[in-house]
Amino acid sequence: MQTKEFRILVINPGSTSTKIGVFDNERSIFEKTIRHDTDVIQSYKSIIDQYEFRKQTILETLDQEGINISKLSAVCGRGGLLRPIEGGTYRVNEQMLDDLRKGYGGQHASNLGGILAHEIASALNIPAFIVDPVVVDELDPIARISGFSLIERRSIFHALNQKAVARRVAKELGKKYEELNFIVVHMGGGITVGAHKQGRVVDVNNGLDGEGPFSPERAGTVPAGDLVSLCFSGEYYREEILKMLVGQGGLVGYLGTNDAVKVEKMIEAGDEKAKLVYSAMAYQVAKEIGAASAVLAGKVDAIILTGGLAYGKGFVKEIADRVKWIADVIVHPGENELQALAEGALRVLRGEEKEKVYPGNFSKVEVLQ
Ligand SMILES: Nc1ncnc2c1ncn2[C@@H]1O[C@H](COP(=O)(O)OP(=O)(O)O)[C@@H](O)[C@H]1O
Ligand SMILES: CCCC(=O)OP(=O)(O)O
Repeated sequence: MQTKEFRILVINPGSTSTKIGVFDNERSIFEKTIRHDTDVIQSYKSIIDQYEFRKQTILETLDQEGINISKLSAVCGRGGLLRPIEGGTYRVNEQMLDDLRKGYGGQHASNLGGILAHEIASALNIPAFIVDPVVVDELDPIARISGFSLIERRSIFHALNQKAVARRVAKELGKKYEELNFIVVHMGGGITVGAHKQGRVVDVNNGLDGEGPFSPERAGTVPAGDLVSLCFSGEYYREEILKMLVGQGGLVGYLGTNDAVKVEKMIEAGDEKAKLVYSAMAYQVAKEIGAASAVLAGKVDAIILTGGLAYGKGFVKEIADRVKWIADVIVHPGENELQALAEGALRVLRGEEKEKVYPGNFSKVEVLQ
């Protein structure tokens, strides 16, 4: 029997680019990273104001490629800073659109994913979905306790790619994702280290503006008392401090670039500071992996390294040398987010999985008074 063919448009808005793809079932027939001029992006007051510009750019690109959007079965976008929800494929609804427009959990380009998917899909009378947004929250209650009763730990991470890569590795191992324990490390602009316990990410660092290893452009965890002193030194505005933590933290703060390839060239040219800082980033990633292995009580089937930094052989070796005693280290460089979006939509279109309704009956344990 011939399987039904679904054509899906997927949209992944990033801070400097919009990645789009068209898939016939699992097969990619077109993918493009549309790079946006920094001046153009910065000319908009807020993320949401970029909506019309990004939509037109997507539609023009599809038109230039000769892709007839009337043949689409669904549109699927990367989900943004919504209310905390469990992983899965969600149908875009009014409540979700409202939260994305407001930036319920903050501002990140991924907030545009669901909105763009909805606008394009509704004109064609087809469904719009998001899959595994950055706010997927499957934290165990114990992981929410920060140690400071006014602040609760939050789950903000590369859920889409972490879950997609974990599913892929499980398949390679001939098992189901839900049968295995993994530590998945996404190393891109931000770095997140997730403890995946039988299909649930029970602990992970907030990779956006919270904690964890420093990354190409984010500071990660910093000494709290010193940060408080800096905030009240009278030298900086709030926005300046936030920018130094996210965007201008990490490699950017120390070395003036978020490009690890450039850092490797600096090291090759004998730059000792670059060598120390790059090694420190690997060291902090390894420490976070060690912490995740304790979360999983040492029962770790594999450590998976993914994201752009996983292309750096020396960087990967430094991490692996420190953690390979815990479990095998499997490297899947880059990210597969477009494919993951298409597969998430397909699972629902084929009836293999039920679409979830936002915000669902998410019941995290409140630890705040
Ligand atoms: N071949 C490579 N070797 C080392 N680092 C790389 C390589 N390719 C990309 N990177 C680095 O990966 C980082 C970006 O990762 P990526 O996953 O594309 O980020 P994001 O999607 O979060 O913007 C950058 O620091 C980039 O320099
Ligand atoms: C950690 C939330 C998602 C995120 O930071 O994505 P980027 O690294 O692509 O900015």
